[in-house]
This record gives sequence, structure tokens and C-alpha cells, in this order.
Amino acid sequence: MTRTSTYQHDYLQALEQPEMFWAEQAAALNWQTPPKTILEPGADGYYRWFPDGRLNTAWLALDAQVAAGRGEQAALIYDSPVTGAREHISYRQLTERVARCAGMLRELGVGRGDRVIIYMPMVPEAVVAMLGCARLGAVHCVVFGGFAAHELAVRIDDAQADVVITASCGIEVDKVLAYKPLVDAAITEARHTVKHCVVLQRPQCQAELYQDRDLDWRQAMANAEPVEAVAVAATDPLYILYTSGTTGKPKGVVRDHGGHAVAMRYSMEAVYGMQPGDVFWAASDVGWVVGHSYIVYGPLLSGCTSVLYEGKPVRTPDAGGFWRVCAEYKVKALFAAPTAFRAIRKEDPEADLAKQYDLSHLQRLFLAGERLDPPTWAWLEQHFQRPIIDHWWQTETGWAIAANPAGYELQQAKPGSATWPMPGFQLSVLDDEGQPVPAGVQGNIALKLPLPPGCLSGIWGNPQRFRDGYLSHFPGFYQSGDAGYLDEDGYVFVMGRTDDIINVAGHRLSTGEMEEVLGSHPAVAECAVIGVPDELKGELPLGLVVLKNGVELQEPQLCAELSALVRRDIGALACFNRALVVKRLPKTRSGKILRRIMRQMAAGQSFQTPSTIDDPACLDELANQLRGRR
Ligand SMILES: CCC(=O)SCCNC(=O)CCNC(=O)[C@H](O)C(C)(C)COP(=O)(O)OP(=O)(O)OC[C@H]1O[C@@H](n2cnc3c(N)ncnc32)[C@H](O)[C@@H]1OP(=O)(O)O
Repeated sequence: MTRTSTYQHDYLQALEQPEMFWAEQAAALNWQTPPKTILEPGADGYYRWFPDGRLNTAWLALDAQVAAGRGEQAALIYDSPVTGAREHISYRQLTERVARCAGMLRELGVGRGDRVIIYMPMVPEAVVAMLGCARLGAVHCVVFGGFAAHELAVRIDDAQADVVITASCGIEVDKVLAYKPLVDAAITEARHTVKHCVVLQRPQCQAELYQDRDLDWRQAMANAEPVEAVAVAATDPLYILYTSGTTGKPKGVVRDHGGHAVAMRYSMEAVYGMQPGDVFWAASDVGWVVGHSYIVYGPLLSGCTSVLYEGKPVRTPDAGGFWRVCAEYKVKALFAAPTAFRAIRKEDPEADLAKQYDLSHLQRLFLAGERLDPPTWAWLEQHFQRPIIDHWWQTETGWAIAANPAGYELQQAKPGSATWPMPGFQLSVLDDEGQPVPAGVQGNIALKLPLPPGCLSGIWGNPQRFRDGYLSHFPGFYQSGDAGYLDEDGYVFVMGRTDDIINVAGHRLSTGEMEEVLGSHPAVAECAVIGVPDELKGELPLGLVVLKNGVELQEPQLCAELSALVRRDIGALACFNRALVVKRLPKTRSGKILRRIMRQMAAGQSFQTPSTIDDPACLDELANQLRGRR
């Protein structure tokens, strides 16, 4: 327990007196100008936190920690089983590197509010680049390394970024993946002109640099002068992080400086029970929100040591990798996606490898990013005999909407539930008309406004998409896009999406975007992509494809071609490897494809034939084909 108050007290206070509650949390930070106004309603019906406060997030995460006596404590522990590199980077060293990186960016013309794309593997320079942007008041936009050139180009254009920071390669287990040709292709494809590309050359692969545009990271850093942090308005954007939307174009979730810093510090304590000096490990990637919140900002703003792991749960070198890291660095809390533990369980069902390590410092395991299936939860409980804490949140919220609050007092866990809403989140389950449903009944999970600090302040460059996607459907609420229910004890059960987003190995992906790619194949007349359950990755995409008249193409050949297209245009992380040629797709009389029914069929669930269906016989045909493939 790290909080002195109870969960019930804080939940009620955050509900009834949100300004008082969050003013108290904000007071824990060293603001340059402490906020006088805590919460301000906007003309758009949304809210801003701490609008007249000024601060710098990178300064709070680094310089303030050094000033508090943590200069020699490790801020980051970099462990790379794929290269053999290990490095402890103290708060003082990280501050110096970040100040120099900010100087380098300033020399490239980057200033407050300018966007910088970061496309990097899990190396310390990725963290330095993020914090270097934050130090200048520039806006970082990290793109996960598994995305293809086209996806990177889309993000360069949307963010209008003049500078890209990258590395010569990423290393995926034993494969060296050259990043630079991909970045060059993205820069060529983008309509917006990238002025500079800073490249970290890694020994595993030397990238070709273009004289007028590209810089070598090490040289540029060596030549740069360190600069001081620039204080910015609490409402200034700290970063943009793109996430899949239901349409093809990803959405740039914008996070501010002030609310985010307050939420990060509070959640490290309240959700994860962390104290300064503790070692925290989020085994994710800096390209995801988990990496932003709990590899970089949360731990550093809290004076913790954060682990940056360039490896996988299995195969680097074996299913004991996670436990080696936990033992070696005395990790107190480990956070990973359920899919990571499913992979470990598959390789090491009796957790024998874990028994080889001293895990006495490891107090809790946290899981999020996708639904924690009860068998995985039970396996972890059985073999690790520590609290296994499922929690639920989203890229948009930046921190846990619901959790078993380790920083207060752990509640009796219920398999399949993320436990209770965290203070600040007013969670309701609504029917499609916006009316609350009784306990135990599934509906749309919505969050009453205002959302607490740390949640998205908007969608980059697209206020209309923000309103339409999140605020319009249930007035006065944020629509999460997730479906679920509350039980009699107020426990939150999240069951899946209400839209066409799927979750593959903890990666949120748009089926609409995949359909656009499949539709570009010359043989495809029409298609639908649905998520089907997968034992390891949670869900996998399945393409249902209607061929153009007269096309003679064998299904395996088509599948290979479609898979290559998705890999080229979206990226390997989509894991698109299955396509089924069908005669037709089930539709309503108005022509809407009945995706939900197809999902239910593919999962072997029962379904109801809608009265609006054009031709019910189509469902039987499809059911037969899907049955043949299960
Ligand atoms: C709570 C808020 C949120 O939800 S934030 C999102 C949280 N999600 C996560 O943290 C993601 C969790 N998942 C993982 O970490 C990985 O999927 C784990 C479990 C480690 C498995 O990794 P892996 O075996 O590579 O499978 P995968 O499905 O991730 O990868 C599929 C293909 O993509 C590739 N890939 C992956 N990462 C990269 C990268 N950084 N750069 C380049 N390529 C990448 C993989 O190599 C794999 O490729 P291939 O198909 O084998 O050729």
C-alpha cells in the first residue's frame, strides 16, 4: 500500500470534488507556475486540466529527480538479449544525454510545438529522443517499428513532421531488419517534406546516409550543445500517438504536458503501488502507449528505475527471459500483455524456467493490452503465487480506467475482470440508446465527462473526428468503443470491441484498413476482414474475399499475395496470413456487410439472423465454408 487514503475515499472525492482531488495530486509535482485553475470546460463540451499551469515534463522526469538526490540512481536499465548489450543509465547521465539531444534538435530548427517522428527499436536513444523533444516543448510522435513504410508516410503527413529520428536497424530475435530503406521509402511517399533524418547507426547494419538530409546520431549529438528545458503551458501537446480507427486513416491521440504528468505520477503510486527507487518493468515497446506511459514517463516522473528490454518473452533465448530480467534487476512489478504470458506458457507449461531464478523482489504481475483470458490468469496464479493484476485502459486514456488498485489495498480478484474503476473514471454501461443497463447486462462502456487528467486532449488536426468518434454518440460521455458489464459488486468486465477494431497480440488494428489493402488486389471484387479467436495471439485477422467474375486464382496463391500486400502496406505486426474465397458476403438489404455475424460464426458462437438480411441462405453457405476451415 503506497497511498495513505483508502480507495473508497479517493474514488468518492474524485467523483464529488474532482478539482480538489486532482489539485492535491498536482501539488506533488514541481511546477514552474502551479495552476490556479484546475479544470476548465471548453466550448466544445470537453475539458482541459490545469490550463494556467506551466511546467516541463522532461525536466520533471530528469532534472528534478537529480535535484532530489537521485542523480546516481539508474533511471533506465537497458537489456538487449538480441545484441548482448546491457547498460545502467543514471538519472544524471540520462539528463545530460537528453539535454544534448534537445540541443541537436534545436540546431535542426525544432522548437516548441514542432512535431518529430521517432521510428526506432527498443534502444536507449529512443527514450533520449522522446525526452529530448519534450525538453524543447516539441511534440514527439513515436511510430512502432513493426509498421510498414506506407504507415510511416501517413503519419509523417498527418503530423507534418520536419524531422525523423531512426536507427539503421531493428533486431527481431535473430533477424536484422534494416529500418533506413523503409524510412527512405516513407519520406519519398509522404507529401510533406522531411527536412532532416537523424540515424543511429547500429553495428549490425550500416545505413546509407543522404548528404543533404541525413545526419549521424552520434556525430550530431557530439556536436550539439546541451540546452535547458523550456517551460510550456500544461495544455501544450507533449506527444501524438497514432492508433487504429475504424476507417483506414489512423487517429493521432494527443496528450498534454500537465494532466499527463499528474496522471503518470498518481497512477504509478495508486495503480502499481510504486515508490521512488523501485524497479518497474513494462515489457512492451516505446511505440505503444504502455511504452510511453510506463517505460518512459510514469517511472521517471516517480523516481523509479525503468527497464528497457530489447527482446521477446520467448526465443531470446528461451521462455525464461522475463524471469532472468526480473531476477537480475530486482524488478518489483512486471507489466506485460497476456499474449506474452501465453507465449511463455506454451513453451514452459510448468514454469520450470522461472524456478531457476530468484524472483523474491517481484511482488506483482500486471496485465493489459487485451482481454486477460481466465486460463492464462489461472496459470499465472498457480505458478507465481503473487497478485496477478488485470487492468483495462486504452491509448486514448493513457492510464488505467479500471484496475485492482495495488497502491491502496488489493481487492479479491475475479477472473476476467479488471476489478474497479480508478478514481477519476466514472464508468457506466449503456445500451445503444444511451440508457444505463442493470448489473450483469452487457452494453457499451462509456465514461462520464470530465475524464481525469492524462486522457487524450483531442485528435491531432481533426476536432470533428474526435467529437464524432468519442463524444457525439452518448452526449456527456466518452464512448470507449469497448463492450462489457459491471457485476453486482461493481467489478468491470470488458468483453471486446463494439466496432471493427481487432486486437492481435496486444496490437490494436483496424480491419477497415486491411480491407482497403485487400481491395487493392486486382482479383478482389469485394472483401471483409474479421478477427477470429487465436489461442496465442488472442485474435488473428481472417479475410473473406469475393473474386471478380472470370478470375481463376487458387486460394493459397491468393492468400500469399494478400498476405504480402498487407505486410507491405501495413506491416508484419498485422499477422495477416489467412484468406478464404467466398461466393458472396452476407449483407443487409441496404448493402451493409454483416461483419458481426461473420465474427460470431467464425468463433463458433450462436447468432441471430437479422430481419434486415438480404438473403438468409448466404449465411448457411458461409457457415459451411467457415466450418470447413476451423
Ligand atoms: C493498455 C493500452 C494498450 O493496449 S497499449 C498496447 C499494449 N500492447 C503491447 O504491449 C504489445 C504486446 N505484444 C508483444 O509485445 C508482442 O506481440 C509479443 C507478445 C512479444 C510477441 O512478439 P512477436 O513474436 O514478435 O509477435 P508479434 O505478433 O508481435 O509480431 C508479428 C510480426 O511483426 C514483427 N515485429 C514485431 N515487432 C516488431 C518491431 N518492433 N519491428 C519490426 N518488426 C516487428 C515480428 O517480427 C513478426 O514478424 P514475422 O511475422 O515473424 O516476420
